Amino acid sequence: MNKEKVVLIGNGMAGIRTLEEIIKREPSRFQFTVFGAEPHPNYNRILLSSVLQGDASVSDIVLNDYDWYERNQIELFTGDAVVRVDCRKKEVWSASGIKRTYDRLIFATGSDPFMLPLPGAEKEGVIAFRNIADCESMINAAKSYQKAVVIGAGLLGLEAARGLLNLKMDVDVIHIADHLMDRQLDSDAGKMLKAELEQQGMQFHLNKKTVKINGHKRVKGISFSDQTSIKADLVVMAVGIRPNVQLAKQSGLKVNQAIVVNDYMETSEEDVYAVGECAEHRGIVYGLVAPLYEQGKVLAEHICTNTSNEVSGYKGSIVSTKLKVSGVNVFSAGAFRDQDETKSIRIHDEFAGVYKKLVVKNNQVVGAVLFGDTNDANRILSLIRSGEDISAISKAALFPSETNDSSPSVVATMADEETICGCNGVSKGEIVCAIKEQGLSTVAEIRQCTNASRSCGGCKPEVAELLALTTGTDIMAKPEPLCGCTELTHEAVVASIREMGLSYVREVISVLGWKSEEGCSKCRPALNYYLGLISPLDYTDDAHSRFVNERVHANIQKDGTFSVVPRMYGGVTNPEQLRKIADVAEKYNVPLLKVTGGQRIDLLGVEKEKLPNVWRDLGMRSGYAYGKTLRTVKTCVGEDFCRFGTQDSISLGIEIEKKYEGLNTPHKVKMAVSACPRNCAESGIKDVGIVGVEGAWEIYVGGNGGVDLRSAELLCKVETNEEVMETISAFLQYYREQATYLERTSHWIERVGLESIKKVIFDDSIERAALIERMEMALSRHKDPWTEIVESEEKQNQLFEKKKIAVKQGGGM
Ligand SMILES: Cc1cc2nc3c(=O)[nH]c(=O)nc-3n(C[C@H](O)[C@H](O)[C@H](O)COP(=O)(O)OP(=O)(O)OC[C@H]3O[C@@H](n4cnc5c(N)ncnc54)[C@H](O)[C@@H]3O)c2cc1C
Ligand SMILES: NC(=O)c1ccc[n+]([C@@H]2O[C@H](COP(=O)([O-])OP(=O)(O)OC[C@H]3O[C@@H](n4cnc5c(N)ncnc54)[C@H](O)[C@@H]3O)[C@@H](O)[C@H]2O)c1
Ligand code: SF4
Ligand code: FES
Repeated sequence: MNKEKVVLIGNGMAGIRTLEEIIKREPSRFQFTVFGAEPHPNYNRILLSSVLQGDASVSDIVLNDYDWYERNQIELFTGDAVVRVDCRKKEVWSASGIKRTYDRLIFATGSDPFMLPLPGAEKEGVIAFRNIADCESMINAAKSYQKAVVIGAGLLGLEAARGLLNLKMDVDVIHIADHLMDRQLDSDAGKMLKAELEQQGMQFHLNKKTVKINGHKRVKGISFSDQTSIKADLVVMAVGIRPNVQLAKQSGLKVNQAIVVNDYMETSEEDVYAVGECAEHRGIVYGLVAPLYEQGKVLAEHICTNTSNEVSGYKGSIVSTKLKVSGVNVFSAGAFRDQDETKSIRIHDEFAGVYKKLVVKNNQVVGAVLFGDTNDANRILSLIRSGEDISAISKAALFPSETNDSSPSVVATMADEETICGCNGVSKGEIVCAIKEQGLSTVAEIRQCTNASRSCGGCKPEVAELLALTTGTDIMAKPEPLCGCTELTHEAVVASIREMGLSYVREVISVLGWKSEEGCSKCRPALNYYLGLISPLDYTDDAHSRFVNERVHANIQKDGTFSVVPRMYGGVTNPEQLRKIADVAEKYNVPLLKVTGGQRIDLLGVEKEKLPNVWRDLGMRSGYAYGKTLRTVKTCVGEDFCRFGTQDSISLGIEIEKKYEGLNTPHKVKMAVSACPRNCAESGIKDVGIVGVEGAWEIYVGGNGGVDLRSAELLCKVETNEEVMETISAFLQYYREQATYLERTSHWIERVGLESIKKVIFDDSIERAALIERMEMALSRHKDPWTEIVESEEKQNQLFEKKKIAVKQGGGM
């Protein structure tokens, strides 16, 4: 039977949540196609603030990785916006010319940041804060510039300002109103917030209207209507958002401020729906995820049930917000402004820095502002939502955290129907039920099962507390399981594989009772690694359990093309290799040739289907620039050419690279050999770094030159190249066997301590010999992947032919 075709325009938070909700109800009824204008899989936009503030990396905030799309047979086009829709013919076209027909079409195009139309707004260094690219621009600007100006002291502007402070910039915040967060706070709370943020280092300019951006090519400053001006090397505009409705308008949909929808998210056109920030429901456009997720749920139910009678429909939401700046507790909900017909209950303790206000209308709480202590936020939100008559409720019961000294646990006193996770609308009762019925024992499992804590993450402490209360355990003491599919830790899984002689990924999943039959993108690569480690001679690598880069043996780039990095042992090349590379670059129109930090040449921008031919023409071995394996062995010129060299670093580097290339390791491994302590090959920041000293080699381990910069530690000093090779074998094999999958040597050494490693690889000669033997066994299986692929038509068809269901563009897993 032909599946119903659902096309989604917008690969963002609301759209993809809607697909998740549909798949939960009807896993195989629909064939989905997703177009996303951004070159990324679906990510958590909310946590861009955490990325900017240095608390998360871009890869941490991916909500659905490429494997999720593949697993659910979702055709994904990233970096490819839909530019035309014909609602009559039920067709959509993308910018790159792709056409799809649909049975149902969902608009989830979100919003664009509002850029003040000021003279000079087009200058370099004037940006918004909406996506990964903006976040990266700010992080890069902070490396070269000092003075940042944020225009707009709303939620976004203040979170951006905190991030820029963390990036060590001087931050001025320009605000048009007389108090901060005027759309969320009253003036008392706004003033308290200002004082707190000034203490953190922000400088505020209130009641200021920006009229001009100054500078030539790049911004140099901004001028105000009162004839004053300030300097700026970077200007971030955070003055609100505008629904992205251009395409909808062109397609003939009814649009006011946003795409007009009814209670079932139906637009004015048949079988066309809208969710998220691009939708206007009963005259309201929302800009926070909680209402958007509610809309997604309603739309999923509507699409799955086919009849509106069975679905209650979306009735609108009462929104609440919290500012995500550490050290500041601010909460705002509902109609928080004082009106003629409202009265308020306030607590204002200037000594303690606490302010609480409940706005009451007809004996019902309709809005609230909390500053300094937001413990009562969930309770107050429940009161607003339920519309309960509060005339009989005492003040103590309205603000329990004010009076209840003996029971600090707000979570314990919450009623079951009260919401713990505002973003995802998950109540205390639902979480308790999931913990009990499904035997959940970590916050990660609760997140996977209920979505609680999956968005802003602000409710994590409450979820953790509720877990502890429900299970009666100290969850902090409980070791983290391998992933949400199991309660077993990495160590327990490895022990079971060994004891039970398990030999392939599906067998582990089934025998060890995984909660998901398929496993997930976290456990499958780990199991594949552990199985290969335990049975190096018998195990057949499971390509489907590898990250996308390792599966296609190339590094996927931001624009969906791939990079090709051939091996150059020890960073040494010759005219023949260079000629081949040049010929290939010309023949395939490679847009960029780049010398890498690992001393080899990167051919960037190669299309996926061209990869086998490129490698065939190169005839060189894979540089594994994409794998959890040995990447490079960087070398300095050494004794033959350098007047300081005391050793032959190049020969040793080449010998090491030839021996360990292709070895599967828990994470990538980088090495270097320098022929004297001047360390030109940067041996001090490598996983294994060798340094020549008079008549000997020093071996350093656990260095890292990336985000977590760490100096390598001295492991030992040896005299001969043979001893270097033996020591590397013992060290690397011990790392392979003891570290958990995706643990770098630096983190592993920090966790277990270098002395404990030395004890095994130096003090226990039997264990050292056994480690070296097991390393030899593992190395004996290695074959160059590209040599195999160019010889096998079947592999080429499997991996590189243009497929209908394909991840079209984007980077990483
Ligand atoms: C830094 C930051 C922090 C935030 N913090 C919070 C918070 O703490 N709490 C909260 O509730 N909310 C927060 N938000 C708001 C929240 O992220 C948004 O409300 C939410 O992401 C909106 O979801 P959406 O799917 O409607 O839009 P989006 O997530 O913006 O997704 C829309 C997607 O559609 C794509 N698109 C647009 N047009 C086309 C086209 N023609 N073809 C294909 N694709 C297209 C866009 O590129 C975009 O990727 C924050 C936002 C930002 C920027
Ligand atoms: N923690 C959170 O919940 C969070 C965090 C970030 C973003 N967001 C969401 O992202 C969206 C964008 O956030 P936002 O802060 O840009 O929107 P916003 O509308 O909440 O705030 C914009 C602020 O800019 C001010 N402003 C307007 N024009 C100005 C001007 N010319 N000069 C100086 N100030 C001016 C306004 O007074 C307002 O306070 C919103 O939907 C917001 O809810 C939420
Ligand atoms: S590390 Fe020493 S030997 Fe090697 S290039 Fe630098 S100075 Fe010369
Ligand atoms: S409150 Fe935002 S994730 Fe739970």
